[in-house]
Amino acid sequence: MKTIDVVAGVIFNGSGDKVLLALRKPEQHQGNRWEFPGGKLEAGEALQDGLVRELQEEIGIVVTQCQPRTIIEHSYPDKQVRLHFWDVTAFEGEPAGCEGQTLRWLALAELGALEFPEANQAIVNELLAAAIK
Ligand SMILES: Nc1nc2c([nH]c(=O)n2[C@@H]2O[C@H](COP(=O)(O)OP(=O)(O)OP(=O)(O)O)[C@@H](O)[C@H]2O)c(=O)[nH]1
Ligand SMILES: [Mg+2]
Repeated sequence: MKTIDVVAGVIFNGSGDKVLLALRKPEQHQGNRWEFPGGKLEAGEALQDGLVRELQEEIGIVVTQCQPRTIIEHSYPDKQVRLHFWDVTAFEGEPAGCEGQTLRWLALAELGALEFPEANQAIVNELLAAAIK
């Protein structure tokens, strides 16, 4: 199976204690679960360019500061993904669900109560651990 490269943003608020999540539509892959906004990298596209493009398209923000956080590879029964997670620590504009998706700012400590795609378990645990420091 071909691995799909995906780039997604862990978007922090100004004080760094909340992140912005989007609810995947029921009909999407891993539907009705919370995701870090992002999407598929285009052929030949640099990771940072893909991140900036996806966050502009999906939530209407312009990323002004970001750093790579972690890469997670995961095999779902129907597809294989390589998720490139980037921290987004500054952006311009007010986030909006440009594709009709629900957005929510959640405190790091609240992430444990939500349903995420299976592949996100390690990154969610990492963010939860950061919440109790
Ligand atoms: N954006 C995003 N995708 C994730 C996460 N975790 C995870 O397993 N995925 C998977 O990675 C893939 C990303 O695809 P996507 O649906 O966001 O892609 P896209 O925005 O380009 O959408 P499109 O294919 O509808 O145009 C999906 O298979 C999704 O289930 C996550 O935290 N954020
Ligand atoms: Mg997407």
